[in-house]
Amino acid sequence: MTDPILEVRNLTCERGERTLFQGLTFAVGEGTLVRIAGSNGAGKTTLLRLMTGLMRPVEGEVLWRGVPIAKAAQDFWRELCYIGHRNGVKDDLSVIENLRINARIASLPYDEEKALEALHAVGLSDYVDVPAGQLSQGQRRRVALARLWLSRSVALWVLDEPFTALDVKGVARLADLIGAHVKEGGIVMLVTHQEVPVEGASLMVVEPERWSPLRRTAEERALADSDAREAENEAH
Ligand SMILES: Nc1ncnc2c1ncn2[C@@H]1O[C@H](COP(=O)(O)OP(=O)(O)OP(=O)(O)O)[C@@H](O)[C@H]1O
Repeated sequence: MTDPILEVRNLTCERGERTLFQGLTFAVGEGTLVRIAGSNGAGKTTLLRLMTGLMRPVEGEVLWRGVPIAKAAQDFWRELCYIGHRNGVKDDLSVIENLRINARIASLPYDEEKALEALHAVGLSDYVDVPAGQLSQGQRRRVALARLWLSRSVALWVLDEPFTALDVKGVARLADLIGAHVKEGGIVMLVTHQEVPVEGASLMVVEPERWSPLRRTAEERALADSDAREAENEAH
């Protein structure tokens, strides 16, 4: 692996009464696709939110280019494109206005022609001036994802289930874009329940469940069981 750009150190997260994971640690170099995998409720979205600084861990830290993200603040956010479940799409703005305002918020240069190309890529050419509130869920998702076509210069993409609500063509186009971003040295971290159809990328899989204290207890129990069996065998 190249030198890590993104590091997760000893992360512990609690939600409600539960410790979702503890001691979660991994490091990511440039040009890597990181898939966060696991069952419903395992803490995948929570991990993404910790990675973006939207949530704080109970213990541990996330470092971007060697600096804790809370400290790096603007320097980190400038290099981050986060698309969560809620999409961040404004209903009262048209499709193209959504792209314009997102570029401004992300301090990205805005180019109308590129924005139209992005909308073409996500199959929304016929909806440029339609208020986002009049779109279907899948179309709203596409408005959010169109931001990615305008974020090629942004190093880190954090995406929560980006393929959900896309049709086959949409999935293929997005997978190509993600593949291109990773090949250019970007880092894409995403939650998905499916295999990521991206070829030739350096792939890392992170499963928050592996760091769950409940799972450890189960492993410890299995160990204790095998110790008990050995002791029983010796006794006979
Ligand atoms: N606002 C909240 N307050 C308390 N607990 C929460 C909150 N949001 C989520 N949780 C709990 O945290 C756990 C992890 O939720 P999270 O959304 O990170 O899981 P996930 O792995 O992304 O699940 P899914 O695959 O279903 O989207 C769940 O068990 C959930 O009950």
